[in-house]
Amino acid sequence: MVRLRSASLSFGDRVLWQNLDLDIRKGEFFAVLGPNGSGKTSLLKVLLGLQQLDSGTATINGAAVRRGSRDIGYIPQQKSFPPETPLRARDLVGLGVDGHRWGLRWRGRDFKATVDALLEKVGASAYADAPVGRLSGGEQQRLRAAQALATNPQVLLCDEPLLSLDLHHQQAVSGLINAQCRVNESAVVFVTHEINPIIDYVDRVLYLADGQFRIGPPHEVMTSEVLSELYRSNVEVLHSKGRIIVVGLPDDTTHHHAEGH
Ligand SMILES: Nc1ncnc2c1ncn2[C@@H]1O[C@H](COP(=O)(O)OP(=O)(O)OP(=O)(O)O)[C@@H](O)[C@H]1O
Repeated sequence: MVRLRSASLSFGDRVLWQNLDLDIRKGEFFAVLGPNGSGKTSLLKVLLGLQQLDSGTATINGAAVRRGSRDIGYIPQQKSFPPETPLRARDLVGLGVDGHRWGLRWRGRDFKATVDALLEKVGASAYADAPVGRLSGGEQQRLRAAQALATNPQVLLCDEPLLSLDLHHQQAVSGLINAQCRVNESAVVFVTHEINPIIDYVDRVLYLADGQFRIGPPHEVMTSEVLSELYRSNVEVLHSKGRIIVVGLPDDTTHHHAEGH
């Protein structure tokens, strides 16, 4: 479904990753972890056709990545809507449902029912008619998740989708993304600083740090040995009640495993 071959990306003399080979299959929940600036968002941008690789190839369903593909759903990293944005919460979700239909608009009872069901799934029914610019960061984020899911995408790219959500809504949104993966067999690429809220869902992890990377199931990648090698420093990974706690990360990495829920 998603394929990278010998993919490399650098900015100036900063190498984000090089010779990255990756296949993400249909129905796979794939997490991308790493400290600030390690290239997680840049990887999503490559898949969105918004960032060119320095070398190598990126394909989705066998075709070169391109902008504006309807096969891809995207939950962007959180940015607030300006207060005066002239959209209600339900309009934003509705754009996901019919944003691709030019001209004739399908806006009957089915449309409303679809939007209402999505709003309900992310716990946004109570503010369905509120202007989006007046909503809190977490409330806006839940709408973005609903909008991306509305398209039933074959590939769902999520950039820190749980940021600023309370625990209850983290569970609701991560559960919905997992359902999209398992029931509709979307390939999910989930960028996060914190693996614990999705630890039960993740099939494989790509861990990026300092121009290096490792790919594998969480129990193979999230180990003291692998992370110490990636960070070139003594890092310890502890397991407690099904959670992973990383201690001893270098001071210059702003990483939050130890603060997980
Ligand atoms: N278009 C660009 N031109 C120059 N540098 C860039 C560009 N895009 C990204 N970078 C740099 O590449 C590095 C990786 O950025 P990226 O946003 O991919 O990191 P990230 O892993 O998503 O970080 P964070 O956890 O902070 O979101 C950063 O140092 C960033 O400044």
